[in-house]
Amino acid sequence: MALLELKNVRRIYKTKNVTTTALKEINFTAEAGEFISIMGESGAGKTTLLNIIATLDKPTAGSVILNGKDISNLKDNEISQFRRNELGFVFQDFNLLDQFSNRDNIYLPLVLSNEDESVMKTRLDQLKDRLGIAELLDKYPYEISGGQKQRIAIARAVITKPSLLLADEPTGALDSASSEMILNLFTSINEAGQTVLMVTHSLRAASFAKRVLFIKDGIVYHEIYRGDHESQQDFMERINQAQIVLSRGKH
Ligand SMILES: Nc1ncnc2c1ncn2[C@@H]1O[C@H](COP(=O)(O)OP(=O)(O)OP(=O)(O)O)[C@@H](O)[C@H]1O
Repeated sequence: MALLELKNVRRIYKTKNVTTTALKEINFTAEAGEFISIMGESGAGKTTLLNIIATLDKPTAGSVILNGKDISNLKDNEISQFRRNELGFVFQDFNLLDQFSNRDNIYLPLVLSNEDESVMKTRLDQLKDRLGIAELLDKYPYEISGGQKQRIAIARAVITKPSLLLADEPTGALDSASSEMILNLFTSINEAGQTVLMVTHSLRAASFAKRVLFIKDGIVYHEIYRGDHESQQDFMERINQAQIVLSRGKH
């Protein structure tokens, strides 16, 4: 069984005079353990798609099945618990709370699930060296750099051991050295078995994934896989070529 399956997902936004088809008919499946990037031009519907998978938004039609459960039909009172148990989020702007220490920011989702403090501590101990955050835990978000904030946000996202890690432009606000560190972290988290779905505009970021989906005209227009022996540089060049071909097809 696939970890995630989207079937004919459609999302139409209706305002007073305008109807926008953000997603026409999205179909794809993700297996457990995959690292997938989603690319597409501005306005292609990437954030809409991620929000639907994140249960922050509902499709107009179609279904989203995660771990065998149709999440497009969850009741409101089931959604927040489901989100906390199954999903981890990393955003471009980190979304850390300045009034809490970095440690407490990381603990927050477990606190909300009433987890024992000993469990929180053990889980953080397992993560802190791998993420290079041991020295940052007693500081506050406003005392650390963007790259460091993103590492704290990643710790917060994975400490619940989510089935799926969702990232929306996680390197969008970072310089290239910090971006590289974050992308290497995603790679090692993925190699440890975590499934990752990342929206990005960056060719370099996308090339860390094993598979890239291109969204265009409201559908998954194209997808490419990294070859078993393909270098990251060659994969990046193929992503670039695919992007050029897709943008030429524009009306
Ligand atoms: N709340 C909303 N109400 C009406 N239209 C919306 C709303 N949110 C998004 N849209 C429209 O839906 C389409 C897809 O938007 P979305 O933000 O998903 O694109 P995107 O691919 O993430 O773009 P970007 O790369 O610029 O962030 C766009 O045409 C956008 O204007």
